[in-house]
Amino acid sequence: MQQLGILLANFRVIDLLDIAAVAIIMYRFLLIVQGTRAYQMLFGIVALAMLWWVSQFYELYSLSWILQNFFDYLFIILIVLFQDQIRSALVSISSTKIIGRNGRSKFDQQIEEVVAACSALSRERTGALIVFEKNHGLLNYSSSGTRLDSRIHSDIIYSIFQTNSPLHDGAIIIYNGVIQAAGCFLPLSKNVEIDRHFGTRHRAALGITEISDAVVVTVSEETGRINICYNGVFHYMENEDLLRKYLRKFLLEIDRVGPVESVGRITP
Ligand SMILES: Nc1ncnc2c1ncn2[C@@H]1O[C@H](COP(=O)(O)OP(=O)(O)OP(=O)(O)O)[C@@H](O)[C@H]1O
Repeated sequence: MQQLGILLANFRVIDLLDIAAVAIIMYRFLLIVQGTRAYQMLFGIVALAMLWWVSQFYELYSLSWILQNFFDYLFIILIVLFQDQIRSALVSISSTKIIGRNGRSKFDQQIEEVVAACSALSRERTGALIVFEKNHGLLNYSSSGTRLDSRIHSDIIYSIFQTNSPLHDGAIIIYNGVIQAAGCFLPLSKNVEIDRHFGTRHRAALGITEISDAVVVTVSEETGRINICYNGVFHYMENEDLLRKYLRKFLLEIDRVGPVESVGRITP
């Protein structure tokens, strides 16, 4: 109690700012690593830390010595393990949230290309799965496909999903204004409440939006229907205009659209 009093007496406003800065950095880092392999590595490190604590408590000298040495170099180990995430975090600091006029028109351009591609694919009943990565890193999923680093153009997206294309199976992942990869394998939703008419394409769309903040567009091969899946909910896009508006809503977080038919509200 006395210690708490001393702590409070010495507490300065600058300390509050210090704590807030660390909290923001930690939060941004967790957002970026969530849904990636790095997240599992983070759990691994926490498990090792617990083991270290146990080894100290029960005086297991050898184990404790090994783990002590491991944790002495933790800072360097973290940089090596999370280099991709640290890189994306640094990039996202420079391009953070303040999406100005330029950023918006760039996004609008991407949206127009995706809308045009989806409309053509829908007319021809060609299936498609398009993922827009947002804050949650999807590196482990884009690395499951073929790396493209290609500009976003409706013709390119259209060609990828043609059944005779070697990349048509799986999803394309768009991030940072480029098609990062095609033919990516996404995690399937394990939710048993999903409409049983939904096949694996839609389950994959649902799966990725349950574990990340990605915005996913699906074109059904069977019906030609276009849906947007976001936060584990499908929204039926009846026409191009709605698709455009909803992509703007979820990607730019501009809310100028009214309610739309949600297909199968699924909460993880
Ligand atoms: N885990 C996955 N990750 C990415 N894409 C997948 C995954 N599973 C299936 N797909 C894609 O979905 C296609 C199969 O779709 P399927 O017909 O099973 O699903 P669906 O939801 O009924 O879609 P559709 O209405 O287009 O038929 C595969 O050819 C593949 O391109």
